[in-house]
Amino acid sequence: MFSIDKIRADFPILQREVHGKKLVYLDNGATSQTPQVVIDTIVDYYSNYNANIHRGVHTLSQEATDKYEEARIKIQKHFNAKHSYEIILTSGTTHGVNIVASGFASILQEGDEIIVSALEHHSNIVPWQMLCEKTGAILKVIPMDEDGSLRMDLYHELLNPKTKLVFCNHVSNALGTINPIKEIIHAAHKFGAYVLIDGAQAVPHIKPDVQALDADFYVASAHKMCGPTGVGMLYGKEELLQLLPPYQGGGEMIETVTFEKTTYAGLPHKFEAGTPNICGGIAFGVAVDYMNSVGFDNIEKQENELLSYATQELEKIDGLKIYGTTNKTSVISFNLEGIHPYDVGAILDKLGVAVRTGHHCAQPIMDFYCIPGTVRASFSFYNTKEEVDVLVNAVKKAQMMLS
Ligand SMILES: Cc1ncc(COP(=O)(O)O)c(CNc2co[nH]c2=O)c1O
Repeated sequence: MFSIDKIRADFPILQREVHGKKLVYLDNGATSQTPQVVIDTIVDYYSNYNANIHRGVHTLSQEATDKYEEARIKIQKHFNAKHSYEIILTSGTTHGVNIVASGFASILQEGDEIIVSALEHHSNIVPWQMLCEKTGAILKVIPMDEDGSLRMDLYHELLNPKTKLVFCNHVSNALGTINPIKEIIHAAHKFGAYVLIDGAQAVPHIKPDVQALDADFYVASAHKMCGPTGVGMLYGKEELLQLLPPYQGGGEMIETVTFEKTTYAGLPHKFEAGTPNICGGIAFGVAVDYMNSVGFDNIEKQENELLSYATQELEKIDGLKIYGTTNKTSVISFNLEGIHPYDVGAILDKLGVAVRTGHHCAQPIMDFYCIPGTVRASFSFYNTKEEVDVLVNAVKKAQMMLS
């Protein structure tokens, strides 16, 4: 049974006040909050079994190794990967994208084509631009539409035998748009192109099944789904991860090292050079358990109720424009006519409401709408309708003060 009071009691930070006002945290698209069970896991690790992993002969190292590899299996099962070694633990989404982009630098040829969507976060644009500069590959863009959806008709026209890679986010961080990634993947595979899906904004709301999607690569960050910062995952089909060269050289990623030649470790350690974020990985596994204990059906129901209520109430405000009105997760990007989003965000902060303002590392989207940025309210399952009312009243107050 979903009890919002019980859920909110899991998050100590939600008791906070800012500027003497009760915190209303609506910046979940930037990072989600952390439940007590994840906090306790971090304290427990550093209090009781902090040790380096994989090669220690002593008890603490074995305990830490077991917990770390258990977390990998939890993540594998959550995303329904066929093998645990198809889950590379990274420092986050950006790291995962760069592992794949760097790997294809030795594979792409001049004139090959890469397709990205107009809705991407900079971390799923810049690495591919860097890859094109290195290889002479050509970057193509799936245009977006006024409602924040992708022009799928034009996507199908862009695909051709030269298309080698397609990159798209599962959910847009700036607008909340849920992209038709199954169609995107299926169409790309018809031309033999590989697809990387950026799941950073999907994983708080959706439980992706990478085998059902037939995604070649899928990346996400733990801090978007109640986990700690500095840890994330890259899923890759075994045969593709085998194809890519290591991303970084160092300890952990080797079999044997001589000055004449080094042989590399197998999966997943080939891509996990150096001491990993051991505690973060273990806590990521606990966050996965927590999200599943809440239940993604409950999460979807609660967040959709908040989204429709907030949309209904915000739309009553004259001079307020919402960007992104297509099928989306619980994100509302908006502006008040004649008022800079930063100024709105600053006033909301003074009133206890935490939102994000600016281009959200998605400048091409802002260019499309010819705006400097937006105010983005992003809701999570632990937010309430009462908090939506506080947001709406704060927006009205900001409009009055700034007009
Ligand atoms: C779609 C998307 N991709 C990649 C990233 C990068 O994730 P990281 O590697 O964990 O930093 C983000 C972070 N998005 C945001 C971070 O702050 N506000 C945001 O909207 C994102 O929303």
